[in-house]
Amino acid sequence: MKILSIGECMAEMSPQGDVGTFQLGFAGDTFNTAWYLRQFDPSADVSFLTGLGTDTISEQLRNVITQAGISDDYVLEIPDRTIGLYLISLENGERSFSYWRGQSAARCLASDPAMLERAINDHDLIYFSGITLAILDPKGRAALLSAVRDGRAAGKTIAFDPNLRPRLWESTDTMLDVTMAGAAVSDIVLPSFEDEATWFNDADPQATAQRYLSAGGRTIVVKNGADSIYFVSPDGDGTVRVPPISNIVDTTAAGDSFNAVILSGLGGGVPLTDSIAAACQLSGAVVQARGALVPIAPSEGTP
Ligand SMILES: O=C(O)C(=O)C[C@H](O)[C@H](O)CO
Repeated sequence: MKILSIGECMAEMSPQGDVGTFQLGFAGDTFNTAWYLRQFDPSADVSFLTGLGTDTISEQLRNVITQAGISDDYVLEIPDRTIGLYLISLENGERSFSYWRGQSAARCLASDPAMLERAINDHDLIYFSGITLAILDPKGRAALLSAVRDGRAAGKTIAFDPNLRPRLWESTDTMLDVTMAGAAVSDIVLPSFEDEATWFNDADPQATAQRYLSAGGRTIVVKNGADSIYFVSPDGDGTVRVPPISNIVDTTAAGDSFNAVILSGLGGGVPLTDSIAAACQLSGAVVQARGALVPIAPSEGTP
């Protein structure tokens, strides 16, 4: 199964032990998932579609992409732009983000519809997120949604994480509308209940799943922090308990790493409950280290 992940990767400043000390890395939700896909399954065939500049930091990021074994065949070069930057702030292990990404090259990732179409045609599973949609202008959003819709009609499997980030959107209403439009072109939706409850007023994870099913999704897995995960698929619904973690230092990329294991399982025909259990194991390891991309020993990531 060839997987295409579409979105933005930024320079990441991740706080280290001493106040004022940061580690420079690279991260962004859909890239994190691509990276964890390769960590979890080193034979995974993964491409990342984004926009990069041609400056030194863009070149460094391109090297990170290719050194992770992720194809950069669908990276668009935007010579007069560079990559975005974000900084992680931590409070008791829970993260929040500050961004400098208003003019990032990734904002142009949907500016070549023919390239989008080629990329989608060349893969079996297409993954994108609410952040991917948020960084695009209305024309880019329409181009991406239309390319993904066509891909689905042609038999591609589409996976979407709403990843609600209100600060990236021009208004809450636009965020809610475009998020539902993203779900409407997707087979698999991977939301996080806390965000969904805040912005869509869902009473419980079942309500979140029902809303995305009604939009057109077929399999919905509702992440819920340390609480049980609710899923619904064509084979039925259920909950999976999340093993307790005592040493949470940074929750950045917990959901992204979780998604990677779910996507990986789709190719191998792994039962969804087994994939969810393995996804919890990987995200449980990720939150015990700082930064988005945490190298994981194979035994921590395999079911
Ligand atoms: O918030 C974003 O846009 C990011 O991609 C930063 C983080 O890596 C990501 O949110 C973690 O899920």
